[in-house]
Amino acid sequence: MVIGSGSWGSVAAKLVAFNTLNLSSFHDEVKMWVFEETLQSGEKLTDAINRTNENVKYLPGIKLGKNVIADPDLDNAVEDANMLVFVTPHQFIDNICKSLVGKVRSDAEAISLIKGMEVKIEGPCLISTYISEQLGINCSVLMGANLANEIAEEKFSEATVGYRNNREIAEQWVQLFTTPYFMVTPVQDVEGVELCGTLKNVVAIAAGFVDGLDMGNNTKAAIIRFGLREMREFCKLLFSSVKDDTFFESCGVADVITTCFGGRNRKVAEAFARNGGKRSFDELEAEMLQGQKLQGVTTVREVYEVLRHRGLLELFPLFATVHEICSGCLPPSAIVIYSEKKNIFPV
Ligand SMILES: NC(=O)c1ccc[n+]([C@@H]2O[C@H](COP(=O)([O-])OP(=O)(O)OC[C@H]3O[C@@H](n4cnc5c(N)ncnc54)[C@H](O)[C@@H]3O)[C@@H](O)[C@H]2O)c1
Ligand SMILES: O=P(O)(O)OC[C@H](O)CO
Repeated sequence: MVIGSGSWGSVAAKLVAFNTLNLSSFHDEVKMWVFEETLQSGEKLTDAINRTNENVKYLPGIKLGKNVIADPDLDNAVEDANMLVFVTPHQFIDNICKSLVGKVRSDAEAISLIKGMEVKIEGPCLISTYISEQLGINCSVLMGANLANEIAEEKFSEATVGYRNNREIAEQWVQLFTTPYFMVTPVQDVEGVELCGTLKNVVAIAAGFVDGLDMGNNTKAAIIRFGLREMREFCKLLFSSVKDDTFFESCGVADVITTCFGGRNRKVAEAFARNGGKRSFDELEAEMLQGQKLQGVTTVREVYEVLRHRGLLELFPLFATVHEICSGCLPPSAIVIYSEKKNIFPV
């Protein structure tokens, strides 16, 4: 079952539904939990999805597969499920997990497609770890260069499954998500894969600022390179086990590229910079994304907190500057001044 029904959540349900119909090792039906809302027409979103087989709000025009059943009742949706796909904006995972405690099967396996992290008083916590700890089940991750609308139209792309130590489980997830237009590779580096997916949203915001300032492609390429370098350092700071090779998988460099050119974080950050930082991200998000949620602004605040707490802000000038711009302490043009401080890590 799929927990979440935004644009990526709906595409995830479509991918999984294609495979559960075609592979005898899975049950046909895919339940998709919907955070219920009432559409302008007065109809409930869940009813509209089940009537049209489309997520008319978050992924209009795309048939999900007849075996996808939308359900607004989370407890009901998880009942008996042994494979749980978590794909909500990361700011909602806390409440969702809390309401699921004691309600999922003890032998269930989870996978998180959520790009973000939790920061608690005791330090940063990956979403997969949070799900595992709250629900007492194993949790893998799936990340990659995956703009939902392109995969919805069945344009070829790749993704990376990050797993801890059970290769068999990773293979099951690969089977469940792979289609002729979606190629999935397993990598035994859950922290590296998940942190790549999380941190690339910060780089996307920096890229959006550069676009909003009409700085051009060379500047954006420089920002991407600095961003990747800070991503790698931050990953290794939190988990020394993170592998360099992970950055060359879809979850690494490929996701940074796609998100810096085609993602929502980039798009809204461009508008923020064009407005000279005078309109807030919240306001622009509500106006431009019609209910879809940005992850990058929250993530960079969380990253900033981790670095400030450890006295390491100086070593991460791109991440620090992005947060200071987002929070109104610096103007968008500061993203360029940042480049003067760039040679922090040995190349
Ligand atoms: N959209 C993409 O292209 C894409 C691709 C890869 C990964 N992701 C990641 O997938 C995750 C989910 O993103 P998405 O694009 O599917 O969502 P979205 O931004 O398209 O939609 C927002 C979703 O949040 C739900 N919501 C609103 N308030 C809520 C609440 N209080 N509690 C629970 N849910 C609530 C809405 O109903 C909607 O389903 C994010 O972490 C995102 O970074 C997205
Ligand atoms: O639209 P964004 O910025 O949330 O990015 C979407 C995906 O994460 C790209 O892989």
